[in-house]
Amino acid sequence: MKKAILIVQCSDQKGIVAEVSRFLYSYNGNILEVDQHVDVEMGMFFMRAAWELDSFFLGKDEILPRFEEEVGKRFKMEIKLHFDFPRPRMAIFVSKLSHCLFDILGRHHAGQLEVDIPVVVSNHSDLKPIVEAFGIPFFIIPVSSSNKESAEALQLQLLEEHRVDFVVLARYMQILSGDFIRHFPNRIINIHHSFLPAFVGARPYHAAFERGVKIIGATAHYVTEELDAGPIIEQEVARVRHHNTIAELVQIGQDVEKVTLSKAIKYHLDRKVLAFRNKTIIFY
Ligand SMILES: Nc1nc2c(c(=O)[nH]1)N[C@@H](CN(C=O)c1ccc(C(=O)N[C@@H](CCC(=O)O)C(=O)O)cc1)CN2
Repeated sequence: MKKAILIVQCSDQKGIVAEVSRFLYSYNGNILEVDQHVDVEMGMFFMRAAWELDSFFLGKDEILPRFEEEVGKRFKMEIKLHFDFPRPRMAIFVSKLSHCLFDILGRHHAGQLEVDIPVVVSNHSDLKPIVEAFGIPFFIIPVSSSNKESAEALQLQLLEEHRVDFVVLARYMQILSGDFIRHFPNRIINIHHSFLPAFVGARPYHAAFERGVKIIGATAHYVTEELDAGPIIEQEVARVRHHNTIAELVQIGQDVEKVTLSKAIKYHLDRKVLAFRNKTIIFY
């Protein structure tokens, strides 16, 4: 079944849900999913609706202009319209750690992620055998402080050639430039191995161990120019004890990273994430 997904935001006012529903019903739309949120403090309304396309009276290209004309203009809406076909194309960036990569590839192999993975990009060769065993092209682009601009140019060229829709940083340990990020606004997902905003930057497990925390966590977020400061998509935590070694903290934490990242990817693929003023609304 083919599905359309509408995400709107506007100033909060009465009648929005009714008018969106009326629009879809008037063109024979069968609503499959609907969720909304009102930020009372900001006076903002947010809504996501998904409906069957098969029997819908409007063609793909007619929906947005017709909705804009009949509903959007009246409420001064910001409108995003998506479809669940063709399958999105996701690139994975890795460095040397394999746990998140293995988890994504395993879930993908098991059919849990409705996405195509045309390419994996790395600044090291370590994970090439793993990726190629899954039949996915692996490109090595070494990155250093002196070649970052040219390396990113090559990365962007690869992503364009492979028609990539979004990028997942699966423990990719290079800071991306603002120019790179501007090619994929709110379309680069990073997994940070701490419960942000605690322990930003490199080596958060070691910082947490030194601090003697009782809970560690992981945070999946959209990447912005400021390090580990982008809109948070998902977070998970796990308890640790005084007797845990740093190696045990890392092992416990890496399991949390995998679950957190895969949930964030799923929300993104389902078009259930709306980033707004550096926070996110995760629709059900
Ligand atoms: N612009 C952004 N780039 C990246 C982000 C981000 O939020 N904004 N997240 C990181 C991931 N990360 C922590 O989760 C992280 C990665 C790398 C570093 C870092 O200091 N890298 C050094 C090089 C280290 C090395 O060569 O091994 C650097 O890039 O100079 C800190 C945090 C991914 N990118």
